[in-house]
Amino acid sequence: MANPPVIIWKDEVERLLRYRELIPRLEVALGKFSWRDSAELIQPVRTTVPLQKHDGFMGLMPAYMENDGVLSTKFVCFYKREDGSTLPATQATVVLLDPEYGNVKVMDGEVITDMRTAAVSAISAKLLMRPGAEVLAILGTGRQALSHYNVFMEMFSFKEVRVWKTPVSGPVTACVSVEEAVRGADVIVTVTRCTEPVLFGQWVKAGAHVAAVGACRPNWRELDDVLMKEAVVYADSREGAMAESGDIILSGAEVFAELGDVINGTKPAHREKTTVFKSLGMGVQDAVSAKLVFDQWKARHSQL
Ligand SMILES: NC(=O)C1=CN([C@@H]2O[C@H](COP(=O)(O)OP(=O)(O)OC[C@H]3O[C@@H](n4cnc5c(N)ncnc54)[C@H](O)[C@@H]3O)[C@@H](O)[C@H]2O)C=CC1
Ligand SMILES: O=C(O)C1=NCCCC1
Repeated sequence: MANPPVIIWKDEVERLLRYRELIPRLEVALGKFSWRDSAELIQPVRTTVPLQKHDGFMGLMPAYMENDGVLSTKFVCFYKREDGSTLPATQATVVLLDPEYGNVKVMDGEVITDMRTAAVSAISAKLLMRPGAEVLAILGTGRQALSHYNVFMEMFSFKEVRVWKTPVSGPVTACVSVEEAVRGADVIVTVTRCTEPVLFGQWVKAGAHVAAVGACRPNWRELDDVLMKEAVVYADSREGAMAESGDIILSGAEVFAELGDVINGTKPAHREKTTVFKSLGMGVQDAVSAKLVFDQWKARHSQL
């Protein structure tokens, strides 16, 4: 049955999406993904189209969860911006489809991208940081830095939060160098647009957990070889990491496990060791976020 398309704008997505509802759904989706059961979940590695003239890429990120009736794709453009550029690194739109009829709901993908990425990093910290972690360092000050700050504050109680280079509003310590921000930190989040290593293993405390979110092309880096080789490396998707992560491909580091493997109990969480979670982003993370937004939207609109 053909239904007219629904459009959900950014301010509404912002009102409807909440970490407390999003995080459990993402954990279930990460676990389902790692079982590799195509009757449950299909999600190919994203297709990227280079936008050479603009120093960027368009990514197409489909996912289908048959038993949950969730079908979606995100269109995301991301750019290799110069430091200091005021233009955003990413722009995104999510299309949620009815799997039976193909009817579409189109929604802003900025808030979904910011929140689901930060939520998955927070899940990685929940699983992999050492007990009693006190100091969080965030490298980067863009949109992802803010969403990571928000969800880490909601989920954990760090004694100190350090930010490089300028502070997010709130009780944080602004640091003038990466070294100052990360020395002694228990958890480090890298959310920069840099394409060369910015975080060096020699500064990272043994046993720290690093959630590495930027550097999503095979020749872009955020972390150096020392850190990549010393750490136990986890990823959201093994295939995604092998295809897209410069930190993994160029360092020759092995992906030990996916977060979903840890959630499923098929691989251990090495909390006692230095760990890196390499985040590339997955279509299924957008799919469950978009479904949550649409379900909330429908519930509100049926009451009007
Ligand atoms: N893994 C995932 O699922 C996702 C990853 N990303 C990536 O996360 C990163 C941050 O994204 P946004 O916060 O949206 O970007 P943004 O443009 O809002 O902020 C980027 C930050 O990086 C800093 N920066 C830029 N060039 C730098 C350099 N050479 N050295 C150090 N810092 C530099 C900027 O000052 C800014 O603080 C990007 O690399 C983006 O591609 C974004 C969305 C999802
Ligand atoms: O998963 C995403 O969304 C993105 N990942 C890497 C960079 C752009 C957006």
